[in-house]
Amino acid sequence: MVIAIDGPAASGKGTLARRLAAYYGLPHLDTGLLYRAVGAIVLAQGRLQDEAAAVEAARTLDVAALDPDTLRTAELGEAASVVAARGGVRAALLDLQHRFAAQPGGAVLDGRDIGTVICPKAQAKLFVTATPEVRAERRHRELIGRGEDIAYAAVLADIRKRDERDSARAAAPLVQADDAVLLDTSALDIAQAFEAALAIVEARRRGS
Ligand SMILES: Nc1ncnc2c1ncn2[C@@H]1O[C@H](COP(=O)(O)OP(=O)(O)OP(=O)(O)O)[C@@H](O)[C@H]1O
Ligand SMILES: Nc1ccn([C@@H]2O[C@H](COP(=O)(O)O)[C@@H](O)[C@H]2O)c(=O)n1
Repeated sequence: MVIAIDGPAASGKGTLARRLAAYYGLPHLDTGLLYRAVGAIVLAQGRLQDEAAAVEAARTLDVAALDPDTLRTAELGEAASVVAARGGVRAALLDLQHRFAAQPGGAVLDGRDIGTVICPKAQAKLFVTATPEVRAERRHRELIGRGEDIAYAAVLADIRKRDERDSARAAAPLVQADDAVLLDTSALDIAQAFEAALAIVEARRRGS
């Protein structure tokens, strides 16, 4: 079974993807890390706005070396969103995502375009969201917990800016797939959100 989970920044899709993957014993790919890694490479080169550099970084990305702890910063979230708007970067990352999704038994992938572009035939599709304020609160708590010195207002501004850029871009914009089920987690804790996500996936598995 392939489970596709999309949604805006800090909506909780990664948390749900990890839990669903553990529940069903499926491999999980957080595709945001791919774009964050490309962003990190071109940022270090001082070439964030250079499309050719970003495409080359995507083409030669060492997926085995991705380090979530160093990639999940506010700065790299913004850099990821810049390089992710480049069609060439997205094209360079297509094949590895397709191969991940095609593993025997299936996989769980989360990102922005999983249900629409990467896995349009996924058996279960969720579009996970929450209000920008709730998402910013959660992300702010997470970043502070990891030692980043950042204000809530800056996190909220970053989330709004990234949502806007991710939704407005021409290449694989953030949009709910027609056959995805919307899950708003604004008023749900993690356990409640997981129960709701599991019910959605189980309904799809049963064909309802
Ligand atoms: N329902 C929830 N209630 C409270 N906190 C939550 C909930 N879901 C997720 N969180 C917390 O919110 C933060 C963001 O969640 P998560 O990383 O899963 O979001 P995401 O959508 O994958 O983010 P990104 O777009 O950056 O990849 C994490 O610290 C996570 O523990
Ligand atoms: N399938 C995807 C996944 C991510 N992006 C872009 O990367 C940025 C960072 O993603 P996070 O999930 O780690 O927050 C995100 O803002 C998108 O611009 C993408 O385009 N497609």
